[in-house]
Amino acid sequence: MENQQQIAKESRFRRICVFCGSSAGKNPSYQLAAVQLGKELVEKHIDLVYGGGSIGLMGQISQVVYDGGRHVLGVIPTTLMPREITGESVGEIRAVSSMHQRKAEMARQADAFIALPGGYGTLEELLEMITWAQLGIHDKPVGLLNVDGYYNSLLSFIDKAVDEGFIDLAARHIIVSAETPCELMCKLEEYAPEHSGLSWEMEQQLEYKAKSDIAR
Ligand SMILES: C/C(=C\CNc1ncnc2c1ncn2[C@@H]1O[C@H](COP(=O)(O)O)[C@@H](O)[C@H]1O)CO
Repeated sequence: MENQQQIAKESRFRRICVFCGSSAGKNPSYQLAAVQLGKELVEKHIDLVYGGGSIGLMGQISQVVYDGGRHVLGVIPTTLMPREITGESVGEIRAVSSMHQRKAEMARQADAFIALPGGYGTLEELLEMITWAQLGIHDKPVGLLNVDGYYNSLLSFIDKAVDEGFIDLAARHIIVSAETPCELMCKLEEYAPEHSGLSWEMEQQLEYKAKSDIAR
């Protein structure tokens, strides 16, 4: 029975990439969600890929996953590496030479993506992963953790874009959203991609040489 419960907890994902604020936000529920999502990853034996650094929600989730004994990979452009910019990171840090390479490396390393509340950086990363899914560059699930309705207006805007004929319904379904980490993880486990029909060489699209690897 105990064994069965353990098997039931196993995830289809080995590594999840989390995009989130380099700030903590004003509502304490954002930090709480970062901590809860971190614990959820640990419980399900999932490693973390993220933007490196210890500031804001990035720092919260990376610390929880690291303390829980899972592997943490921070992918960070060399320009953002000085400690005064990103703080002291935990786990392995992979240095890349540009923001573009960072996203490609994050996408290559992860089996799924989750966005927590954040600002421009988080939005840009989230929308690019959705766009790549729409184009069929990857077919990895993309989750949105809509903590306390933080992303309600974004979701409404996307629904308007569907109504106005700029986003088709299949592409709308790429975004998997939920209000709690537990609910979101369940939905992501069940997500089945709808293929675009285009054929890309994933490795060609996402390939480049990381400038250097710094293991800690
Ligand atoms: C420029 C300053 C801080 C930037 N520090 C960052 N360190 C690491 N990763 C970052 C940083 N800023 C953005 N990112 C990436 O974007 C997402 C967070 O951006 P947001 O605008 O805060 O939402 C995050 O997922 C990172 O990958 C000091 O002024």
